[in-house]
Amino acid sequence: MGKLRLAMAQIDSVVGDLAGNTACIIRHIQEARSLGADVIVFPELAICGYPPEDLLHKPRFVEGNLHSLDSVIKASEGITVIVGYVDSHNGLHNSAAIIHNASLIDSYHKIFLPNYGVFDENRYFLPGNRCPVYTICGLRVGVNICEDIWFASGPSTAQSNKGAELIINISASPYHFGKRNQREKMLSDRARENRVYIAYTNMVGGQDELVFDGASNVFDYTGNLVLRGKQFQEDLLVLDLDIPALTRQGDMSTEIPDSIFVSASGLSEPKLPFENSDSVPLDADAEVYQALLLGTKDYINKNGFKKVVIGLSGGIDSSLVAAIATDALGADNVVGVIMPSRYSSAGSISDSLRLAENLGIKTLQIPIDPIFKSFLSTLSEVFAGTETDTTEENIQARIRGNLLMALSNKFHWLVLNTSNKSETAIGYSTLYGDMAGGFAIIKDVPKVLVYRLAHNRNKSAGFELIPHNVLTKPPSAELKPNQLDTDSLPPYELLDPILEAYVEQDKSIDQIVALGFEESIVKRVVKMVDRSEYKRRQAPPGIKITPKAFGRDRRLPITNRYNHVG
Ligand SMILES: Nc1ncnc2c1ncn2[C@@H]1O[C@H](COP(=O)(O)OP(=O)(O)OC[C@H]2O[C@@H]([n+]3cccc(C(=O)O)c3)[C@H](O)[C@@H]2O)[C@@H](O)[C@H]1O
Ligand SMILES: Nc1ncnc2c1ncn2[C@@H]1O[C@H](COP(=O)(O)OP(=O)(O)OP(=O)(O)O)[C@@H](O)[C@H]1O
Ligand SMILES: NC(=O)CC[C@H](N)C(=O)O
Repeated sequence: MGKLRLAMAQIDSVVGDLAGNTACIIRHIQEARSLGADVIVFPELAICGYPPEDLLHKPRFVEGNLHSLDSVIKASEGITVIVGYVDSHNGLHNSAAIIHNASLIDSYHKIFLPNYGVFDENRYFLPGNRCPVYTICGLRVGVNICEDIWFASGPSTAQSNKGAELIINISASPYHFGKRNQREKMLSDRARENRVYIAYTNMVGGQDELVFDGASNVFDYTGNLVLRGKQFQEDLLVLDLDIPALTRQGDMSTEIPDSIFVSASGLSEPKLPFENSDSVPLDADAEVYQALLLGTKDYINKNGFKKVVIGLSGGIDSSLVAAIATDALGADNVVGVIMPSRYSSAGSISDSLRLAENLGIKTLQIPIDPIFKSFLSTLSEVFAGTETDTTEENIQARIRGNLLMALSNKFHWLVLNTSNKSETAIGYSTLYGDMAGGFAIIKDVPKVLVYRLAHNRNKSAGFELIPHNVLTKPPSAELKPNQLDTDSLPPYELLDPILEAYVEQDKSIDQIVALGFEESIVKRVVKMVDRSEYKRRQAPPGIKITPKAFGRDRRLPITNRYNHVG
């Protein structure tokens, strides 16, 4: 007997980067071996990245992932490795390879395939139907994959009923507001119900709309948290488990059904103590901010960009986007463009300049009035006899979008879009104008939370990094004289909870009214949301931070005669 030293590698696998992910996995195996680990665990689909989506329809991609698995197997001498990959025997399976001493011992197939929200695993995978228990270093171990552990009477229970003392779950569990708490509560329940240790290894990193937050963890059989990994960063956790103390049934010679022998004992060298990272979790808003940083950094870097460009209006949205981009990429990689028009307030320029100075980012000033004049005169004959309306407002937003895209084309700067969730919900933005851009980093952040994040950022800076004026001026598109957002919209404090009820909780108008909101306002908001589906389909992708984000999470028909407003 003795101790099993378990290493949990919370890595950032890049979707499709089979060679890079394999190299990263092998590097971690070598490190774990040098630390005396008996077992090292990697996240779900660590070899190909998660979610690989329709890459899985390409046979060459699946074969490549199997070749990568071979390289991992060869690199696994003297250690047990548990790693996520795609198995292609008898159809595609989301799988965990159980490798020992350079041999593939078994392949566990994920049984519960998530097929809701952002997940559509039924599109690609067949479910598994086996729940074996492995004997590793004399310890009985159940292995399962992400969604498998979310069910009270799922594979974890089957495995502990067969005598498992430790459940190793490999995950790619994306972040949203409150998810870590929900996940840890579930894992604690699962450990306590089954009187089993749980070691949960999560993916970390940004992948398009998703951010995997890491925060891998270990729970003991009473449901107490033993260890938590870093949030929003790669980490290697190392833990010594005392086998005799864990052996609930004592007699390890008892034959159990569906049991697969992996190893009798671990490495025999003496093991130096290992210092794991601090496990204090971030508070809820700080988690959101870190998710936005990581989502931004990874989208920009993984897509081969270095610099970003942002239209700075002196408003709260563009200011927060600039702050996040600067924190994520460094001041040298962020350019702010100030594009005043005849309707811009004086503060629009001075507040933007102050913000840029505080952040240390470069600015360009490109007044748009000459172009706006030219547009108006070009269209004057065609528009003769018509009233001035949103057409002229939108022309200004489109001039700005055009200029930002010109800078993007010329200098290879990615345009960061600044739309928040509230305006994305109701379509309060101009198609091909301020909706332009490559990535919309606060697309899933409701306006009230935009303010909170900005205040928090100032608090952590210890000064008004985002200038006071920006935080206190009433929101305005500044596209016509004296325009305020509240001319067209309910105040955000009222709008945001209605949107949350309608968009995220799918409540009906009656149910929202019953929450205490005025019926006419609720109906107006619902109508605006329904009518702007076409805009959202054309909007850039952005980072999911709420339980239900626009995009993969919420799919509604554009052509839609269902009328629940009238
Ligand atoms: N179902 C459908 N499928 C496809 N396309 C559809 C469509 N319905 C309309 N359209 C098209 O969309 C056009 C209307 O959309 P769009 O051109 O965007 O214009 P629209 O939505 O009419 O106006 C934009 C609104 O956003 C406000 N805004 C703009 C910019 C910034 C801010 C801010 O505060 O940040 C606010 C602005 O004040 C105005 O109220 C129609 O002319 C039509 O071509
Ligand atoms: N004068 C301007 N100079 C540069 N960019 C601008 C200007 N006006 C608008 N934009 C761009 O268009 C986006 C949308 O404008 P909008 O006024 O809604 O945003 P905001 O000023 O950041 O926030 P708020 O809605 O709180 O005013 C801005 O975030 C900015 O990227
Ligand atoms: N990859 C998965 O199976 C993820 C599903 C799971 N419920 C989660 O988000 O954590």
